[in-house]
Amino acid sequence: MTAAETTQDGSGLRVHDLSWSARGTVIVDDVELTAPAGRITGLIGPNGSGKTTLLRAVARLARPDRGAVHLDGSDVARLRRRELARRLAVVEQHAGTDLDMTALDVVLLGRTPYRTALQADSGADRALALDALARVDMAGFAARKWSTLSGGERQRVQLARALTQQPGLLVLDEPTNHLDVSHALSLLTLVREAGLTSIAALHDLNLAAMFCDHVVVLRRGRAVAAGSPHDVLTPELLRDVYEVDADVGTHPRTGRPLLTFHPPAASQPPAPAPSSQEDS
Ligand SMILES: Nc1ncnc2c1ncn2[C@@H]1O[C@H](COP(=O)(O)OP(=O)(O)OP(=O)(O)O)[C@@H](O)[C@H]1O
Repeated sequence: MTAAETTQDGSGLRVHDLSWSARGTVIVDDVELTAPAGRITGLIGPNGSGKTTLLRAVARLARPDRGAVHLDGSDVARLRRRELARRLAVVEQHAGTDLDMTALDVVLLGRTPYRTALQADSGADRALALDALARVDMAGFAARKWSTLSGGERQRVQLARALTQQPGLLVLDEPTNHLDVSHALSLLTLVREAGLTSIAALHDLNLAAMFCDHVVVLRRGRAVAAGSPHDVLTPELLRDVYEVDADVGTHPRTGRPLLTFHPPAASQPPAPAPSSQEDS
């Protein structure tokens, strides 16, 4: 099933002709994309291609010059703040670091759209937050000060906060950039299992191949390709967009594309010397 087919009923995320510019320079240029409901869409592209800016415009953190964003049929620009916060959660690349809050307090921020300013967190809110902390493998960190957490721990707490928000759409900007391989795999598995409509900017193309159902490629602010990982992650596209040579095989267990990159010929590292029993 293609992305267009899954969103014909208006479900999922649809971005129409979205543009954003800064001081006369166009950063996001007439982007049209769909993110199918309940699936992970990967947003890929070289540094500076506009991924963060596009995600910020989708989440209404940046006001586009023109264009529209529809989530499950609703125009995001017309939603009230509280309604938006119930329907859309964002995990940004650089979350604030000077908060004098515990990890649990940060996760409980996800419940803010569901209570009034004077209402305290309920037992149910705390249970949801503690469960989310456990799901991101941070159960033992509930009482830890946010400022003492490592980059990867913060990233996982931010995902727990986003899940506690119980949104329809999860917007993730480089969610794995601080994570070791094990936590990167488990975080994206968790996002997949959450079954939410998700859009994630990813630099690791093998993670995109492994976890995304739909991939959109940005280059200089324009969406230049979109489709399944098999359709999009071809040696030709990688050469064209990233200027790298790569072999694309098939992962023996997942059947997903498996990318192997080649350094430029001039900078090929020497092959490691074979180890010899006689040396020891
Ligand atoms: N407020 C701004 N004023 C001027 N230029 C900006 C502004 N915000 C972003 N840019 C520029 O827009 C381009 C796209 O930035 P953006 O952060 O969206 O790219 P990205 O694809 O997320 O990059 P990366 O992969 O390096 O994180 C960059 O060249 C950046 O310098």
